Amino acid sequence: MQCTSEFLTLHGLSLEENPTTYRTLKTLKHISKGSTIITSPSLACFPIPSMVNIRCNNCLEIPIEPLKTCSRCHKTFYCNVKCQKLAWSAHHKILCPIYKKEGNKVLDNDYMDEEMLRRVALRIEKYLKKKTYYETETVSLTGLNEKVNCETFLTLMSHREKRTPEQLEKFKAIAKNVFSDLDLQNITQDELITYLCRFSCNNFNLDDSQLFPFGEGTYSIGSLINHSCRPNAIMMYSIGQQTSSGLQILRSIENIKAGEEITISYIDVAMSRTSRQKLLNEKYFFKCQCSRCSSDNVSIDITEEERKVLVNIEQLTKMRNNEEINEKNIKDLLISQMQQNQMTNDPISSIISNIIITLLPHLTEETSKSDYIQTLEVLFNKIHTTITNQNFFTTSSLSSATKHFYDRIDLQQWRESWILGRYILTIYLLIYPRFHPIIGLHLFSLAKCMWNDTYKDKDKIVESYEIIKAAKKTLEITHGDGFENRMIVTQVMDLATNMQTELTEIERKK
Ligand SMILES: C[S@@+](CC[C@H](N)C(=O)[O-])C[C@H]1O[C@@H](n2cnc3c(N)ncnc32)[C@H](O)[C@@H]1O
Repeated sequence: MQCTSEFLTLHGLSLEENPTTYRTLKTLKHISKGSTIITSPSLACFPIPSMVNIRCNNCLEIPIEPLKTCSRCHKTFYCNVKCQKLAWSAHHKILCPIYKKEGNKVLDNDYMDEEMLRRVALRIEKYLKKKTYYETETVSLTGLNEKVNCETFLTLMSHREKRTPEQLEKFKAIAKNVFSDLDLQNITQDELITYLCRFSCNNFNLDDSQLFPFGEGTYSIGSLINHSCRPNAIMMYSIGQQTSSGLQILRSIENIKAGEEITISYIDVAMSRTSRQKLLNEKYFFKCQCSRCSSDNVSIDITEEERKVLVNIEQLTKMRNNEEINEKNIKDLLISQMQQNQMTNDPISSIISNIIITLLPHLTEETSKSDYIQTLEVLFNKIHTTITNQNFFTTSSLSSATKHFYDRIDLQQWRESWILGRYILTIYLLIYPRFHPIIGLHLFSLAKCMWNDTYKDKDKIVESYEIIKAAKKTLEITHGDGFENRMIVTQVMDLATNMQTELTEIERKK
């Protein structure tokens, strides 16, 4: 663990032992929101089954030219000869005959485990063979060298002793296969079982800049970060030959004080407390005691206002048997009100407008966390006092509203899409952390819908400009690093400039 600690210190981070979490990653210096805290290359990463013939097996990029397949096994695809050569020397030379022998194997979860095990085992084996050479290497600030990457992996938690006999049997079978396929001299078959246990509670799903999953990766440094349902950081990815394949980027979404722990969320924070706790216990073997999970418990070290807000967020994420707001009528309710021109008098519509108008300045301006919490508290009070059907603002209607939103976009029905989009935005703003990629991306889509609506009135033009400004600020924080991510920020900036020009023109004509 010594080289891991040395490497982290070089980045202003410290790994401390902790009786509950085993280890805790803290920052030694103040980190402003929207900073890249650390970047690290994977130990192994590759496309998920649905992306195997869409993304390059080496750099994970979607190339402009069609992918080229390996002429021997016909199982792996590359964007060019350079990527093919890199993959060949890293692992494909050994794996190619195995793929050939396997024939048409089903690409399922077990396959993903097996593939990850082969690649990680080959990498660790190579490292262990040359360990004496690596011993002399100093830990560098610029790159996560092989020693830190491999040594850190060997210290990761596996929770092997807590696994069910069925799961261990499955892992045993995979380890047996991999051990017989690879000529390993420095890793035992039993150690391979521990590797598989590590994967299941440490590995990452890689999402693209639009948050669509495309790959899976083993990241030793990223695996040192603990979970919170109200996290202060997120993981983003940068792919392509110019970076190392599947570079993981840890970004801060809050200002983090020196000495504070850095946390990410392992799961979708829009899930109910019961679902979150079940998932965290089953996959990661712990009971979450973050500020959200303990919000009913007054002893936790948060302000009274914050506690009230967290209790409210919990209520909104509780799964409810939502008879009134079901699949069909969420769309009907919102759109028919609009068509009958009742929007302005309706309490739900006015709350939607109120939430958007009140919270957007907290995204675009440098307001403090306590100001933001106070605003949220006022909004929750308003919802409780003015709306009889509070179910309207829970996550239970979110998936059907989102489906209708994208259906309307496909049909280019811009007015209907922005009505649904504004409703979805209110729920996101109430539930997700203030600067979250899902909020940034949704603000961008919503601004485009509003802008495309040719019959929009002046108020909507002004509102769409406020929304694009909030999208820009949020995405600069979440998507500020990595080529693909930065491309989204540039698109948002272009739209914001166009909007500003048109607004100036409207003002001039007045
Ligand atoms: C990806 S690892 C995180 C780093 C880990 N603490 C370590 O020292 O290697 C995930 C494991 O860390 C522990 N963990 C993560 N977040 C936790 C939390 N909020 N409370 C308690 N344990 C946590 C759990 O044992 C979980 O299976």
